[in-house]
Amino acid sequence: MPPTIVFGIDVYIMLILKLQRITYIHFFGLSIQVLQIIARRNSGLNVDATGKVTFADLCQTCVHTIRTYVGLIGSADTLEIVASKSTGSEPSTPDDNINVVVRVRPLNEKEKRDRYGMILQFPGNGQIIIESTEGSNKRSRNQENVHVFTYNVVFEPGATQEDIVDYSGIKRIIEMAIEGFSCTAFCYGQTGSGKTHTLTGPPDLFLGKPNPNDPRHGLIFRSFLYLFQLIKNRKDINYVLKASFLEIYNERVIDLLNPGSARKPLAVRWSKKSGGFFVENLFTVDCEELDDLLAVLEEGLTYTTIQSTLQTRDTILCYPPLSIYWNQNCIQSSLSLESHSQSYLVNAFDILKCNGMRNRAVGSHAMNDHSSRSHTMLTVHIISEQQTDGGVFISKHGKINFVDLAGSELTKKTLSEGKTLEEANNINKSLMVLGYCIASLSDNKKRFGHIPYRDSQLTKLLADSLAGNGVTLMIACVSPAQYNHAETLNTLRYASRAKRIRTKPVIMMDPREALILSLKRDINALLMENDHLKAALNLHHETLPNGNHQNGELLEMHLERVATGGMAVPKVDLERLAELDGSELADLVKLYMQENEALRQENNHLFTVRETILRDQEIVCRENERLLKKLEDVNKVCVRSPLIPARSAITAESGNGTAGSEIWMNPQDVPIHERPAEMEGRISENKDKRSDEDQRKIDQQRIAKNIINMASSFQKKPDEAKTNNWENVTEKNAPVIDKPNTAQIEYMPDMLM
Ligand SMILES: Nc1ncnc2c1ncn2[C@@H]1O[C@H](COP(=O)(O)OP(=O)(O)OP(=O)(O)O)[C@@H](O)[C@H]1O
Repeated sequence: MPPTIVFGIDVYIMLILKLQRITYIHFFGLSIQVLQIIARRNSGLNVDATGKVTFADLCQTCVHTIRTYVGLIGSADTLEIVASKSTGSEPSTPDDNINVVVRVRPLNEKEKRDRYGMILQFPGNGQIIIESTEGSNKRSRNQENVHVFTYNVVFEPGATQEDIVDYSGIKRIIEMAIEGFSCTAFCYGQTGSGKTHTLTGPPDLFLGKPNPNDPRHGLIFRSFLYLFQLIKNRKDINYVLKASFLEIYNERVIDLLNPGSARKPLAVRWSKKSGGFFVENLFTVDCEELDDLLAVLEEGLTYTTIQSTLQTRDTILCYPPLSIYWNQNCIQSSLSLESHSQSYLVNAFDILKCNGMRNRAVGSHAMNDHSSRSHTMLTVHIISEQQTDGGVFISKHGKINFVDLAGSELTKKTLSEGKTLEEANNINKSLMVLGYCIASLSDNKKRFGHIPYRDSQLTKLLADSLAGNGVTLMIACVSPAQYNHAETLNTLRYASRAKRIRTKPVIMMDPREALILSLKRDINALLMENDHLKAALNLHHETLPNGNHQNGELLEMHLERVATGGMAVPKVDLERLAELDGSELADLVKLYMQENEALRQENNHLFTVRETILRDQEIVCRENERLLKKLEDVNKVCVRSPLIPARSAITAESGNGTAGSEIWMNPQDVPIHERPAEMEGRISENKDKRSDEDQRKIDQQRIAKNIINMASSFQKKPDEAKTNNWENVTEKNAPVIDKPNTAQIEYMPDMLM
């Protein structure tokens, strides 16, 4: 394997060492020879009486090596600020659930030495222009060679760590996390683009006790400070903070605060209750003080280093005359230590527990190696408890995830092979799935279709942030150097797509408390409805002496009224029927039956009256006919008298047809012998016909009787009516007033004949 130089991996040692001797050292563009010299100078490791070497010493040596190197050729601090300090455009608006900002790192020493040009321009207003590689050549620029992207904020190379916190929108996100929202800040970008720098700052920051005023502190540290500042100001709310730290390495979820989980990766499961994915058995640490949170950050990063190194390397370090290597077969918990011809076994957890574990230099040494091969997620859970005006305690469960994604490309420029290639493939796969999810979510047509969150552990854990109830900050880190054009353009496109995603943030509350709140709201609504119903029933003044009345008592009052005064039955809200007990319901049913019966009786009575009226009408009609006939006779007599001139009383062309006659005659009264022949067989006549006089008397008597009957029936009380002609009317035979008996009505004209 030829000496290889890995670019863009910050203070970050990727030592690929063979047993016994240093063969290859890959370190941030430094030549092999220089590193070999440095390593030899610092090879004096302490070996104790038993022949064991403490891991702290070993790490210290590496740190020393790095520091020496950094001292020789410069550090992150000395990186030249290429562009003037600018924080780009306007701060994020509260409407954006996914707030996308871009951070452009400065050209590093190597890039400047190799005279790589800048391909990015910053016209302001959150815009960034990327030229193609040909753009800077003599060939004329055309539209296709230039891409313009717009984001919430663009941080130019001169932007400080403080600018990121002040203008990226992270403060708003922390405030929302405290309010109970699920929030995420994640860094995306190619290897060496400044993700780790943005999130945690340069690796030597945590050497010894970190200085809180160090301007190089990254986003996580500053967010912790802001979080505690906010919490201190809210004395009325009780906050509980818990933190967890995990990494996703080769699609395995490892708890960085619980080394044992390396043996058995944690499962990511779906929770029906919360409607999201969660990591089973993930260790969470209560954090009362800022120091506790910082300890979690430090511990996680440190362990990330070791864990990753142990898993990814057969040999993790080799310093003549000692070498420590990872025994793939037996080690979940041990290291094999070789010193010349001797081998020693060291328990990995002893190593983890030793004092040197908190040595940041060790963490940073391997962290960079790790960070390019795994995704890390530090989560701070913020549980708040507040008493509302109504005295109810409400607790909300917000959280904020800080996600450092692995570099978005590896194989092309790192010449990955073997295990490194496998890691790179896994990283690329998960980032590809993430990219696919982002693309689908940002497409209005696809966003409601299938989103392949389940295709990678990373997307499962980010699902909530991208499409669920969360609020997300994406920091796209890019390099301005010409030779990174393709990766930078890719990252900008990725970020641009993410900007189009819309989520629906909701406050996460304890389900029981949410239920109590909603029940309280229901009770208020019901009380209002109750008042409204009382008003509708005119019962609001019907209070009991003590001012209280209950449903049952109100109902009794209604029943009484109905029984005594025949008042209308109260209208009961169907939805509230369930609130009545059995006896009240029985009373109500009885009440409705009584009302039914009364209505039926009234119905029958009205029907009878109508029948009587029709019969009387018939009698009156007959009487009318008779009178007409009489009038006709009188007219005949008058016509015959020479003294009285004949005058037509009624003109009727349809009279008897006699020419010249102006007297109207009822054709039916024409004597049979005088009737036209066509009437024969169509009219039958009553042969026992009474005399007109007799008939008139009978009719008069009948009319008088009917009138008396009608008058008396209207005076009858309902109770008396029961005993009369319709007392036997039952539900079955009761006539229905809405459907008159048509047979009877049709019969009427026949009676008139
Ligand atoms: N804005 C910046 N200002 C100064 N130095 C920076 C900046 N961004 C990155 N760097 C330096 O660039 C180098 C690479 O950065 P960093 O390690 O953060 O990249 P990364 O994206 O995390 O890479 P990887 O994916 O490989 O972990 C580091 O030395 C870092 O200090």
